[in-house]
Amino acid sequence: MGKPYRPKDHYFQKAKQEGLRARSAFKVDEILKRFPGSVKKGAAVLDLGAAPGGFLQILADAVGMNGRVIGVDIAAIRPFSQKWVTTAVLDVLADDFDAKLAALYDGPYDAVISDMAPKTSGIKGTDEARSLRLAGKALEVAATRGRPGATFVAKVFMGGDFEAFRDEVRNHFEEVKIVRPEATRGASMEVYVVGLRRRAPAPAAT
Ligand SMILES: C[S@@+](CC[C@H](N)C(=O)[O-])C[C@H]1O[C@@H](n2cnc3c(N)ncnc32)[C@H](O)[C@@H]1O
Repeated sequence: MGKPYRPKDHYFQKAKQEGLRARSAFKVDEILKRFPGSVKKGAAVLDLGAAPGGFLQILADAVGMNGRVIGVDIAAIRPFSQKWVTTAVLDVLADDFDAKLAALYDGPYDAVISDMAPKTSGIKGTDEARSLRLAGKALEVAATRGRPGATFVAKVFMGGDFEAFRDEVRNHFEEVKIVRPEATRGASMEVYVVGLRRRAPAPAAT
């Protein structure tokens, strides 16, 4: 049986003590530590589903002042004091998302990271499908705006078409890993699909 869900658990308290905006900060911190070099100093990183900004705090430190971090969410994100962090209210599923993202920062990105999660309905199949739709959009952004060699990380609820999604990530990245960070709540079905070293796109046929 999984660990019981305790809203004010160890990671919640630890996040509070360390001045982190969300306990999820520990998840991205663990992922970056597991894959050294996945986000380097000076990198340009896109964080999708970034509110309230826990991931952004870790990513801002990881890239440093010569990097860029762009964080977007349908919810507003309290501004960051670090000048290399830009945030905006954007819906990744909106028709004008790509244009609005390009207006914020035209890339290319060294990493595209998504912690997006849908509002859950309680209906397993529906929630899995919604989660995969968000992760699929994140993959599309990584495949179009990621640099060759770039990193991809996306949260997905296990189940449904998860395996098809993982295979799709394999088409674009040399190595694919499935990670369930320590800070993930016991009962949660979420995992992170990590794509390492984006393959260079095939040259267009002439
Ligand atoms: C688990 S939270 C992210 C927490 C964040 N990584 C942090 O560390 O603070 C998931 C986020 O996904 C966002 N989200 C859901 N659907 C979205 C969409 N269509 N476009 C952008 N963000 C979305 C939600 O608003 C929510 O803030």
